[in-house]
Amino acid sequence: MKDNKIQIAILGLGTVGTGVYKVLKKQQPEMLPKLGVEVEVSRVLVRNLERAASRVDDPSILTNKWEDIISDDTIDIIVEVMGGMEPARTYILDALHAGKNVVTANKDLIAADGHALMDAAKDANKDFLFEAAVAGGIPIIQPLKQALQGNYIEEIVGIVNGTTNFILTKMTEEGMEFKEALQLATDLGYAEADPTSDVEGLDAGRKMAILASIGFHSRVTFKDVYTEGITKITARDIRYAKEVGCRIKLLGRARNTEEGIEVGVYPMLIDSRHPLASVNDSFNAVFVKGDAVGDTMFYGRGAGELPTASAVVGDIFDVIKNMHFGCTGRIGCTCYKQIPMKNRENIVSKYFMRIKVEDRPGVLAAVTSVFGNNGVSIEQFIQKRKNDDLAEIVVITEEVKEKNFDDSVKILKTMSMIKQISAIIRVY
Ligand SMILES: NC(=O)C1=CN([C@@H]2O[C@H](COP(=O)(O)OP(=O)(O)OC[C@H]3O[C@@H](n4cnc5c(N)ncnc54)[C@H](OP(=O)(O)O)[C@@H]3O)[C@@H](O)[C@H]2O)C=CC1
Ligand SMILES: N[C@@H](CC=O)C(=O)O
Ligand code: NA
Repeated sequence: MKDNKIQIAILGLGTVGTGVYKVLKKQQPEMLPKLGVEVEVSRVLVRNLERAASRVDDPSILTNKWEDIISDDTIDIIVEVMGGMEPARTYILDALHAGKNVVTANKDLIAADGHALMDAAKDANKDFLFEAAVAGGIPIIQPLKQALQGNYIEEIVGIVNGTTNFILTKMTEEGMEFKEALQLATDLGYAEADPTSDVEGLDAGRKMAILASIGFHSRVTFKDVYTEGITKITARDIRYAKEVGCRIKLLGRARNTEEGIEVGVYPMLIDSRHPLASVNDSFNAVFVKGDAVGDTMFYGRGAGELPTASAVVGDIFDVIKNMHFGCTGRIGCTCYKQIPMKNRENIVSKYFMRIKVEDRPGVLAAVTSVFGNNGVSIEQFIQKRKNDDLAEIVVITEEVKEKNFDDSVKILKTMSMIKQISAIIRVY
């Protein structure tokens, strides 16, 4: 505190940092009546002072030295929005040890090491909040920890990456090329510093690890999550999905089953009538199924400057209220169980598959018998087109164990009549 004002330092002034600065400035007239105290951004850590100068009213608050912030006893709250593992992790731990509260949007760090950071916050009796780390502006972490705590959560499924949802929307609605859509998402500030984490499903995987940990009260880290991205999805897959009444979405799915927890991120066909199918652009949505509440859905902007800042500033205000009532550290780690992860071979999914086969009698029967012999039941078998003595067939299975499906695919790949397996996509 300085001059009776809460002092905030922001680490990083990129998309989110700039948004936080703007939202705090716009909220200035509300601070005193809302929080009972005035709030000031007194320091901003950047790498390049010159580049950041035009983004703040008073460039003298900028510094490129962490020392200037960590040694300043007047700073109450550190807002980490630089991203990445280091030095973010060290700075957060230093800040907590120095008795400062921390708010972050850093899912990479939390999905890998959240437990250690929450323990450090508990030991220091300080707040460590991260609502922006999952699904940007959508309130989902707080609702899971608070309003839904009277439930056993059975399943969490959602679209939790804005960049890939934006890309898939542009490819589906406007026939845009993948690369062009990714560039647009990057220009709009949705993508990560390295967009590979978006398009390969890693960012969504990190968010699902965080949601599963909170929802199921058992620690799930990113390495427990199976991830597939959207780079192999083609315009033809999207068109065929439409023909069977579906859309393709990158879905994160976490289930707490009797055989353990399963968490995965996959592009999936989803029935066009399902509410998640009409979540477009950078919007995210998270479905949470609780034993008492039933189905709930949280919807909003999952990425971008102001939506993400909305979540960060919400956390900052919570910290300030906690400070005011002397109850800092009220919400910490909620993982009090140790549930094993489910063996992947026992995970059950439904599949869509495109195969190019020789166009001659007996081929379809041979394909069907491979599936049959491996315990895979077929829901739909569609012959698409013929050319150059090849036929394309689309297979949609019933729900089957992944191992049974994988075994069938291994055998199909060895058969000379199968010329190409063009796509394998799960169906929600
Ligand atoms: N963008 C979004 O929509 C969302 C992002 N997030 C998360 O928020 C965080 C920030 O993301 P975003 O704002 O998009 O990222 P940006 O790349 O736009 O901004 C990061 C900022 O941090 C600065 N920075 C990085 N490392 C250091 C360092 N060592 N010292 C000082 N400054 C540093 C960068 O400086 P410089 O420019 O000089 O490199 C840059 O200004 C990430 O954890 C991200 O995953 C969460 C939800 C949504
Ligand atoms: N890159 C992320 C940003 C928010 O977490 C996304 O696209 O969702
Ligand atoms: Na959020």
